[in-house]
Amino acid sequence: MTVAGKTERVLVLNSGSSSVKYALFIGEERLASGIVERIGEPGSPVADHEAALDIVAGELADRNLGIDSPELTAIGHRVVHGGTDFTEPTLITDEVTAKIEELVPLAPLHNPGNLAGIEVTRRLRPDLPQVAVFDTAFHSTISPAAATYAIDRKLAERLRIRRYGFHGTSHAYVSREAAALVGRPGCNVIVLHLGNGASASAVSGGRCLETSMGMTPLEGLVMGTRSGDLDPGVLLYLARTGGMSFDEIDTLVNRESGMRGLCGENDMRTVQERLAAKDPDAELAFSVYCHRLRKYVGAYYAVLGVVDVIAFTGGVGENSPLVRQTTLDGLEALGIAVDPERNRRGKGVISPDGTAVKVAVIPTNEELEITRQTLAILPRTKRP
Ligand SMILES: Nc1ncnc2c1ncn2[C@@H]1O[C@H](COP(=O)(O)OP(=O)(O)O)[C@@H](O)[C@H]1O
Ligand SMILES: CC(=O)OP(=O)(O)O
Ligand SMILES: [Mg+2]
Repeated sequence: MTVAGKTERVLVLNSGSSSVKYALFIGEERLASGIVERIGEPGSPVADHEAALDIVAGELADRNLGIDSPELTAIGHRVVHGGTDFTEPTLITDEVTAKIEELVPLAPLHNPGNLAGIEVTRRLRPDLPQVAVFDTAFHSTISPAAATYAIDRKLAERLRIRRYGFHGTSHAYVSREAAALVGRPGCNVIVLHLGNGASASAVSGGRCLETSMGMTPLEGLVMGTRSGDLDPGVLLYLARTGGMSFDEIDTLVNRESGMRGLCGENDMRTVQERLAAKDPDAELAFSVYCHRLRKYVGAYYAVLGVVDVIAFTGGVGENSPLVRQTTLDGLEALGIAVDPERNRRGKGVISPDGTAVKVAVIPTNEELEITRQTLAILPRTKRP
């Protein structure tokens, strides 16, 4: 990608709850990337996001690709919660950061880290355009029927309680790749983004119709440390009868639940090793994980009416043949099947030839998508 004959260089920062991922692109080519993990965890040498960003800046400088480089065109930031204010990539100003700050209560694990990244790079490079790309943006097209919780409407409006959805840059990128795979931009896709956080989406002709995360990134699928769907009555019971405080319940459902809560382990690789040794806790955890996922596949089949592609992505989706096989087992009557050999290879189409639904493994690339969206708004903004 060039503007005025110059190849664009974009630095992408993906600050998460406990990690910072970065990538430097020249056009669409990834020049360098890395990750700083375990921020703020006990015993970790990385105390907070500022410390993590220092490490990122150091790693880039070591490769002569420093944040101070005059060749840098822009910096793109992943921001998890954009509320209803932000449905497009947005040039960052003081007003924009103030609004992202206002949204912290809706994504307490994520937005503070995103803001820390923005503050550091704006201080270092006040001359550069910096763009926020929101996880929620791709899901802003879901209908009121899908976005509305069945609670008092006035209260919900006052407190901005509705379903927003997350991992939007991944769902956008992967659903577009899925459409390219079948050569039909108008097709219907179910995307299963299975990382540490996990979410599903139903996409028709590039428009998102449904997604499994809600007001916060806690609803939906079973995740590494998050419960996903839970009867809201459980939370009331924990407070009233279990004697737990709100903070304790928050920690329980966000950090001590999901796979970790069920079997003490949030890394799917280790869960699978324990499965092979017939560990009963790992067996239950794995079956709960795949059962929940299967329920969402069925639900989104009904939302879409016709499904052309089911796309697996994220660390688990891209690397676990066992999750893919177990989740979709026995769905031949719906036109869904997994070819064992293709599934083991785990690249591109993994369904047998001739089935109605193509099942595919499509690696996500949130950083490339953020680069594209960052560059897409630059011509409309004032450049240095
Ligand atoms: N070979 C593998 N088999 C099963 N799971 C894997 C494999 N490789 C990575 N994973 C899982 O991917 C998850 C991390 O996914 P990733 O998309 O990188 O997460 P995030 O971006 O949310 O931090 C971990 O739970 C890890 O166990
Ligand atoms: C929104 C969300 O859950 O993100 P992550 O998977 O990076 O935690
Ligand atoms: Mg991720």
